[in-house]
Amino acid sequence: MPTSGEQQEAEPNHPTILHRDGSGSGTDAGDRSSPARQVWVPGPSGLATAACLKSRGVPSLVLEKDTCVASSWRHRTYERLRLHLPRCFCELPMAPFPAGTPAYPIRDQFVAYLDGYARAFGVEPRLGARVRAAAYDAGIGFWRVVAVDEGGGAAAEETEFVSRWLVVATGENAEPAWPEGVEGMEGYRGLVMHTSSYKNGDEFRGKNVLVVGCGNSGMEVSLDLCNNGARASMVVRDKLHVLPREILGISTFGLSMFLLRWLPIKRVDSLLLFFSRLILGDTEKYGLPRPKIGPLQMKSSTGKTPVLDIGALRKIKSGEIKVVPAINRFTGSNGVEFIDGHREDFDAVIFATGYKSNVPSWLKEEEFFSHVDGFPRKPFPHSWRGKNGLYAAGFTRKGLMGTSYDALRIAGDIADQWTEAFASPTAAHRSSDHGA
Ligand SMILES: Cc1cc2nc3c(=O)[nH]c(=O)nc-3n(C[C@H](O)[C@H](O)[C@H](O)COP(=O)(O)OP(=O)(O)OC[C@H]3O[C@@H](n4cnc5c(N)ncnc54)[C@H](O)[C@@H]3O)c2cc1C
Ligand SMILES: NC(=O)C1=CN([C@@H]2O[C@H](COP(=O)(O)OP(=O)(O)OC[C@H]3O[C@@H](n4cnc5c(N)ncnc54)[C@H](OP(=O)(O)O)[C@@H]3O)[C@@H](O)[C@H]2O)C=CC1
Ligand SMILES: O=C(O)C(=O)Cc1c[nH]c2ccccc12
Repeated sequence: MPTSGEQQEAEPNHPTILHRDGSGSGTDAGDRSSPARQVWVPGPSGLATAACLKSRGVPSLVLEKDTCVASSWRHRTYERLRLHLPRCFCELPMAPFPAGTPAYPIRDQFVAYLDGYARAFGVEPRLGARVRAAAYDAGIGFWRVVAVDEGGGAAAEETEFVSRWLVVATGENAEPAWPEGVEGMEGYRGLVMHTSSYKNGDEFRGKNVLVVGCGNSGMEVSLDLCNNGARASMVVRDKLHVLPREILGISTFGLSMFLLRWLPIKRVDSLLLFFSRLILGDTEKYGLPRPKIGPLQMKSSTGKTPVLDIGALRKIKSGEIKVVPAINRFTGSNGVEFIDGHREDFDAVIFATGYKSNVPSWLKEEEFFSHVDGFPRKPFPHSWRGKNGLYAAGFTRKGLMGTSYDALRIAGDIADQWTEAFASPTAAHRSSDHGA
């Protein structure tokens, strides 16, 4: 490894790497006539993009802040999680799930699939490299990406990567979202956690637990708590769509995709709601009123994912999961007061309040990515490509299917530029300077 403050020799299959110490004494890439030309990427979206690039003959470097691939799935999901879409909608490009994988893979199977994917395509991310900043340097026409090496050493070293293309694949769910400014929360003495840290119900057995939020995480964690002997109350502060995971033996998601080929989204929504009512009954009766706008229209216009029910609704109907309204304030050391005035003590509060993108915290660019929500400003199918070699993989609000779409398009687009660049005599000359 190069020492701090020194410039590393450009390697063949890597972007130009400039090391610098914490004081920021980075070397100036402008001094080099380097044609540094690769991409930077990290989870399923980063792996898929890197694999697609490789299959097109384009090398890349993947930066990952954690110490393993698929870290969101390994570390920020609960033990009994299953994919809620059938496996055919969760496959990454060029790699079907192994034979024998169930229709809805469990978490460990998905993690093993991602590990195998990285191995099969030879994607070896630089682990423990947290991107702190990235900005386009118009003077040299390259992206400068600064990563903190979080290898555990006392003094964190910074490395600057210079690359022609930058693929942002840090995910729609990069950071837990917590509600702000809830009165009295600082005085609460029970256990407080976010669903991203929830592993199983062991520590909650016999406890009174408040789950705040009723998306797929809130529903599934409430169900898991219930199945493990805890008493769960779930905050529902707004209208929501709950759909059965399957309709007439077909996955609701698969059926929706099929119907959307023939029918407008409004008609598909009407059909979904018709079948949901038949299968689940009137959810409003159980404190879960439906929005006026249909589930797929809602997903496409706001990004809000409908709940695909895997059993929580039955527990809500039976009263084992109690539906409660929004929190007004925390009171005393364990109390919570709700907006309807009722008050109750809880041993623990689990926030199932969703996630947010972390892009605004490190990407110095505001034309393509919004600094408000950290998503590309333009929705799918225009969310994958920005200017100056900037790309976004996995920001379509369409789950892993969106990831595959992005990875293929991005790799195709970069591969075309790559081929063009290296087909020209000047580029070939420059590339031989750097051993490519
Ligand atoms: C609980 C849960 C279940 C889901 N189930 C499904 C499902 O069944 N089907 C489906 O299609 N979709 C599902 N999704 C949605 C989505 O497909 C997944 O979140 C998927 O993991 C997204 O992949 P990603 O690579 O875009 O993001 P992530 O998996 O979050 O990967 C992003 C990676 O970037 C790293 N990173 C972040 N910031 C930095 C930084 N600054 N520097 C370096 N590295 C960084 C992270 O450590 C992480 O490893 C689910 C989401 C959640 C939260
Ligand atoms: N098995 C699987 O595959 C699973 C998949 N997922 C996926 O992971 C992603 C994230 O899901 P999830 O973690 O549920 O996040 P979501 O963003 O989907 O849901 C967050 C929930 O929290 C509520 N909320 C937010 N702030 C507050 C507040 N201050 N008070 C009360 N309620 C609040 C929201 O309500 P409101 O609508 O009123 O804002 C919403 O119900 C989704 O795409 C989901 O589909 C999640 C779990 C399991
Ligand atoms: O799990 C997710 O968050 C997804 O984004 C998958 C998904 C995309 N579109 C949907 C419509 C209904 C249910 C899940 C999804």
